[in-house]
Amino acid sequence: MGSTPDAKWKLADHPKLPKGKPVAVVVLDGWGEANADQYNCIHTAETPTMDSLKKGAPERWRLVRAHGTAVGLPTEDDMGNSEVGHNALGAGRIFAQGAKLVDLALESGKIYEGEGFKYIQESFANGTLHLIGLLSDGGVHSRLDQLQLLLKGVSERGVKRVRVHILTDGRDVLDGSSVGFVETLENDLAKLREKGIDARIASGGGRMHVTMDRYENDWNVVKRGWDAQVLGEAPHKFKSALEAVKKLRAEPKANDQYLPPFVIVDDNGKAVGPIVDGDAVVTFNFRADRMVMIAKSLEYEDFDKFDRVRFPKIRYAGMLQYDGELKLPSHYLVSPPEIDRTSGEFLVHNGVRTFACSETVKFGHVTFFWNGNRSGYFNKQLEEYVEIPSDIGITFNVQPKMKALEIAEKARDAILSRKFDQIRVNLPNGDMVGHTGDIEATVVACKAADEAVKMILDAIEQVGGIYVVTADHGNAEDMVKRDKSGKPLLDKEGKIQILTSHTLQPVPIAIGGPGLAPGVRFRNDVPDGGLANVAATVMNLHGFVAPSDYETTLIEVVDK
Ligand SMILES: O=C(O)[C@H](O)COP(=O)(O)O
Ligand SMILES: [Mn+2]
Ligand SMILES: [Mn+2]
Repeated sequence: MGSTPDAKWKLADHPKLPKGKPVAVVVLDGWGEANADQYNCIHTAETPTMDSLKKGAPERWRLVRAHGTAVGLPTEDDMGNSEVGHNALGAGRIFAQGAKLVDLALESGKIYEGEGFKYIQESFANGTLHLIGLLSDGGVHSRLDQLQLLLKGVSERGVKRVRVHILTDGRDVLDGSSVGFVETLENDLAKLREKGIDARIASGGGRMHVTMDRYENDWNVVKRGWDAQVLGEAPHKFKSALEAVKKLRAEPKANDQYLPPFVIVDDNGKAVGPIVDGDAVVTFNFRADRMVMIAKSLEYEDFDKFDRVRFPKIRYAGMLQYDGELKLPSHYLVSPPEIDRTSGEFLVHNGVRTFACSETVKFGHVTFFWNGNRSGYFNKQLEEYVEIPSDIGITFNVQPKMKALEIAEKARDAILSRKFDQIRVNLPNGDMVGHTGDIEATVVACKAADEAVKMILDAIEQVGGIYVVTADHGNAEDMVKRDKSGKPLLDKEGKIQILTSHTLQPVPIAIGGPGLAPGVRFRNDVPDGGLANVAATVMNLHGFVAPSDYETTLIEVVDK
């Protein structure tokens, strides 16, 4: 391990645990613990490796909380998600997250007093305010009630013309729910029109096909959004958004997540809300990952990711600042959580050589989110982040193995190279395939993730290292919407209602490997432990004591 850190970063030595053991930290995305039935794909799938880890309970396997207040979300009804999960895993503390911060800012009215709001307000007299974001009550990227409050707020503060550019969900909420959300929004906008505000939905499209790509996986997604939102051009034109969503959903195999882009046109066929010079734009999602690309396209003068055709002079603000390192966007309505002093930063300053890897769709989870929504390295000499290109233009049920094997191979090679002290990966399968609602494919996905874990654990075995296997939130363990008693709910046609979203379930954490000191076991006095307790645990396994403000470690060392 490297040179002496300066005082601010120096971690105390753990009194009992040694340094220098390679530690593999494996995050299974969307891998919760739930009762066993046919809608639990993890149960159905062959997962011998994960099953064998469970046998280590309670000393080396346990459950941790991954939803609600344990990860900084407003209520216990909020399911976990990758952003808050990886933030908690990496930062070791619970921060009030975007959803909560926006709630507070709206409730207190502070949102209207900040620099970001004053900036966009300058466009209210002569321009249009465009609101772009995910239309649902999923609470993962955005929330409908926040949009409604924002609409009310701007209507009381001088806005004359509003255009909403909607992205339909079906991923954090039930497929088909888009119709109801559009109806609600249309009612709200009609009320604003009664008050003399020219308010309309101007364009739309499914979130996975339009605008909300992440980690630069496929810029075409953002371009389709740009064409509809900014240029007012799309393959589908409708007189109303409700008609658009209903008609497009009626196409074979259509679903909310992948609706094609559409624009709303007037009686002359002219788009009702392209974005033009002098307008203001707010992206109203609070979550960062799927807003960074659109933020770049709206803000950067210098831009070569696709041909924007026009680059209107607008006043643009994000609901939050999405990237703390890039300071993107430069204007925002609510300050993001200040997730500082993350475990990654501490460990690197204490000489821990770090390798992180996933495929594109989850790459930022073990880098950007892990490091507190901060892009880039802390110390290039000590860190290597490897991104395996994801397949593009497919739904992952057609390729459920995704790049699990490739990620595991990279991790294995990194472990065997002995060049790294921490080897951190995210295995996306359970989550990305779980979101498609395809049960059969999700079973294949879970098996592939389990095989990847095995490859990593085998490498750890060879080098005498330690492993920590956990997850960021549930998904694949429950694929059906249930009533309060846990019984699957049926739709009007008597078919089960597939759950494409995450869950409220706890997730497993397992520790082990030949490098684990014999007396290490999970404490039994942290029964409510959550993802934020993992950072201190990992720091201990690297031979350090975590900073005192971190959530407590999950492990203890007993004499053997
Ligand atoms: O963005 C997504 O894909 C979903 O809304 C949430 O999934 P994630 O939190 O696992 O990324
Ligand atoms: Mn996730
Ligand atoms: Mn997910």
